Amino acid sequence: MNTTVVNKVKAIKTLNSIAESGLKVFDSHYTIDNDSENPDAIVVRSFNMHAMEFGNQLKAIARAGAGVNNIPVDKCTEQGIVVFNTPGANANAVKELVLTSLMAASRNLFDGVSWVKTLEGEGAQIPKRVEAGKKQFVGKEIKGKTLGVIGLGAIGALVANDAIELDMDVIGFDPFISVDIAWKLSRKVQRAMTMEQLFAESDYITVHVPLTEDTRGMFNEETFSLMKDDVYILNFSRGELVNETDMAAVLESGKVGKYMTDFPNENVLKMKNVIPTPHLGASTVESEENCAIMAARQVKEYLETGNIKNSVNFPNTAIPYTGKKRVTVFHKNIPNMVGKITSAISNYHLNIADMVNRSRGDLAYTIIDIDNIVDDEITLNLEQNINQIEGIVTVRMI
Ligand SMILES: NC(=O)c1ccc[n+]([C@@H]2O[C@H](COP(=O)([O-])OP(=O)(O)OC[C@H]3O[C@@H](n4cnc5c(N)ncnc54)[C@H](O)[C@@H]3O)[C@@H](O)[C@H]2O)c1
Ligand SMILES: O=C(O)[C@H](O)COP(=O)(O)O
Repeated sequence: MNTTVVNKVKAIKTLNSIAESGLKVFDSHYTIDNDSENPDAIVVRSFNMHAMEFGNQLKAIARAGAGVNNIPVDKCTEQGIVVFNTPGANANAVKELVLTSLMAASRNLFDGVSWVKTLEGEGAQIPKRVEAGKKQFVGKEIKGKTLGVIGLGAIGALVANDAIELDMDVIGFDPFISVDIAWKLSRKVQRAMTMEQLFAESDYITVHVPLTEDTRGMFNEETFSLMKDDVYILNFSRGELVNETDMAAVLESGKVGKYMTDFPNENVLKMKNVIPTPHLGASTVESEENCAIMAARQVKEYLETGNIKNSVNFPNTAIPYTGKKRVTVFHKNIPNMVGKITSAISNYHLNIADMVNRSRGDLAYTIIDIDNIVDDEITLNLEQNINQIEGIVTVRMI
């Protein structure tokens, strides 16, 4: 490990409450400084970062969670800031809440509990009132019903597999499903060839896709019209996946029987038959710890070695730190960049011990380990020389 790196205390800023076990990953070479104007890295949950300006020291943002729609990812990419998330770290927590909500809504549990509480003060009459009143809350069983799962990623796949265990028929739609997830998915999960097919066949629909320009408003007047009457919809992904005006209308007409959403707002709370939860999907002790530890480890690894794991905007790139000095370079994905960087290094008669280059879209990332001891003056000069090459975004000497 390079000494100049570990000797400089790095500032980590948090924008939400981050589990202590995650913050402990940052050892004495780091300081958690939430007042810092120019931190080395930021750890965040749902805080909306779109209006933020970033200091010139900022190298990484880690989302302790899945969704990154609260982070200006394109702006970060332009500025050479790596954005990480923690894939799968909160998936079990969300799955458990989805299945809880599915069953609780089917059995009218929320309405039933609220009604029973209104009986307080009726003393000995309560048991009689309960027996007479329970008919208002007759529910339906999920066994044998069809659950449509849109998005078979970390969360959707867990929901699909467990719903099979609960004796539901499950149909899934995900045109971009990963090979890893496909291996883990129960063979009983049927594949919908189109979203329209899933809409037509499902008694319950649960959505587990990221919010992007492609998925925004995917639940709308047109798609509702393809669904069965009295379908129940669960949205533990993002509120903006649903057109709220259209949802209010189909809840009013009864086309949609119930809408369970983790993303309440003024419009949502006015809807009939809505079951709003306060963005609780990832809020378990276990999930908060998983996400915080994973986020912190990824940031630490990146700051100390330049290795990138689980980035949403840069290519995943990692090699063991084998040399005596490491050069990491973000650059445009154009011909001869690696050649120009290695020539700059060989101009100082330095020998390359190992290197890796990965690209993602228009950008690429190169890590080069140098086999020689490089003094501070050469380090600075080499950094400046590489920075002057056309197409370079950022350079770090570690
Ligand atoms: N309520 C909460 O607290 C909570 C917690 C975690 C995640 N989330 C939300 O859930 C989303 C999913 O989380 P995840 O961990 O499963 O993410 P993931 O990346 O593992 O899975 C997302 C899946 O959606 C698929 N997909 C993308 N576009 C699609 C489309 N148009 N149609 C069908 N499938 C599509 C992808 O191929 C991927 O398999 C997150 O992006 C986040 O917005 C909410
Ligand atoms: O995308 C996510 O991971 C969830 O929405 C969780 O958000 P939270 O970390 O703010 O609970």
